[in-house]
Amino acid sequence: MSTTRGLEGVVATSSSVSSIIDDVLTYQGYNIDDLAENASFEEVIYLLWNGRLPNRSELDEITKDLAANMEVPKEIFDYMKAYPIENVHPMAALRTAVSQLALYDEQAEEMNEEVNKQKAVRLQAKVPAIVTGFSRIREGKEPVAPKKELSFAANFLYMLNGKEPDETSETAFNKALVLHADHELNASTFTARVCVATLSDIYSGITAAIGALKGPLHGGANERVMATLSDIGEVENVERYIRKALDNKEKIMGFGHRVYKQGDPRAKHLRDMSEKLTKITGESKWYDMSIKVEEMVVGEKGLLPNVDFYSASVYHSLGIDHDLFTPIFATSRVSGWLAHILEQYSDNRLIRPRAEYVGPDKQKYIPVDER
Ligand SMILES: CC(=O)SCCNC(=O)CCNC(=O)[C@H](O)C(C)(C)COP(=O)(O)OP(=O)(O)OC[C@H]1O[C@@H](n2cnc3c(N)ncnc32)[C@H](O)[C@@H]1OP(=O)(O)O
Ligand SMILES: O=C([O-])CC(=O)C(=O)O
Repeated sequence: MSTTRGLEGVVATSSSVSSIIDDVLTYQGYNIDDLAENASFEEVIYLLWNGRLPNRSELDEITKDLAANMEVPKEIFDYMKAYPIENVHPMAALRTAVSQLALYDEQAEEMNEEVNKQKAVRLQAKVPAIVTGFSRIREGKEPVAPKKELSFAANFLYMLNGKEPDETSETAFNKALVLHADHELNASTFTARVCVATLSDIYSGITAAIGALKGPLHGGANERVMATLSDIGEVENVERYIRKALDNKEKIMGFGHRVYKQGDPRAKHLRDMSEKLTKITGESKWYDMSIKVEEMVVGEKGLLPNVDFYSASVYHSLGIDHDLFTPIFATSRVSGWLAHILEQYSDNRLIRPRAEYVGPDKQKYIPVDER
């Protein structure tokens, strides 16, 4: 038996949800650049789950369904109020609350295609309400109920801030959601598929995926990018800071990717958004620092920015707390996880690879008092 560390390059399943071929990302065959410029997040959700873009009435229906299902059982917010809140990372709160959602869904254990699709709508709709509700509760405020007439992107910002976003913020946030929605067999999606391939339920699959996304080598990197930029502080400190980090063999968060070698196609959209938004807020130093970090990391290591790098200054410019960056990633990526879970159920086989044994051999049991 031979192993491939980290399963690099191993093709572990087939999927029609999204593809990365020659560094080009597509969702169901649509180039990410095209979707980022033109699509609403609701259209992308429909696309990922149904394999085609919706017509007008289908789009109206899914938009209405999502907005109508956003409210979260009050008990879940009551639990949050009892958390030792200053020690709780919002990703831990999200992971816990999504698991709890199953307790309040009478169909949690039902397993058929129609019911699974309905549960997918409920989960997709409730994740933003959980993320924003937690954010408000820890500030000593009440969660804000969603408005049925708002888009998914606008509702997130509305539930977070208690006021409707301006058009620029809504458009930027929608684009970020579109860009993060799916990404072939990334670690959290693989986790979700492994979980439900045992024929466990959707809530278990999404809870497991949130746990995988949380780590700093995956979705957790966006929060760390902002920590790096905040540590650097000013453009003139970039060179010294990055050189020292590289000399110490530290990883620069937001750079590198297991699959992309010529660059992540999503990064340019987020870079443009970062430039635009930081100008509007009058804090272009975040963009200027990011550009300088990129120049250095490309120059010194040949590593290119991934989706997490410029999303940090984008979310910061939208006034969002830094530890909510990864939950926002989850708010989008749950659409991809759900698409992959539905695909896995539709043609399921248990996922159970092998391990090459490298431990000791021919051991003999010795009673405890003789050891
Ligand atoms: C949404 C997402 O999940 S995108 C990824 C988000 N994660 C990050 O941004 C964290 C920083 N990046 C990384 O840790 C990596 O590039 C990963 C995890 C994304 C990809 O990892 P892998 O394909 O396993 O590459 P691996 O970690 O083995 O790195 C290969 C080499 O490049 C170096 N390297 C990779 N990324 C970086 C980085 N960001 N900064 C500095 N060096 C790096 C490694 O130190 C290693 O060097 P070595 O061969 O001298 O030991
Ligand atoms: O694909 C990966 O390895 C990481 C990921 O989720 C992404 O880049 O969106």
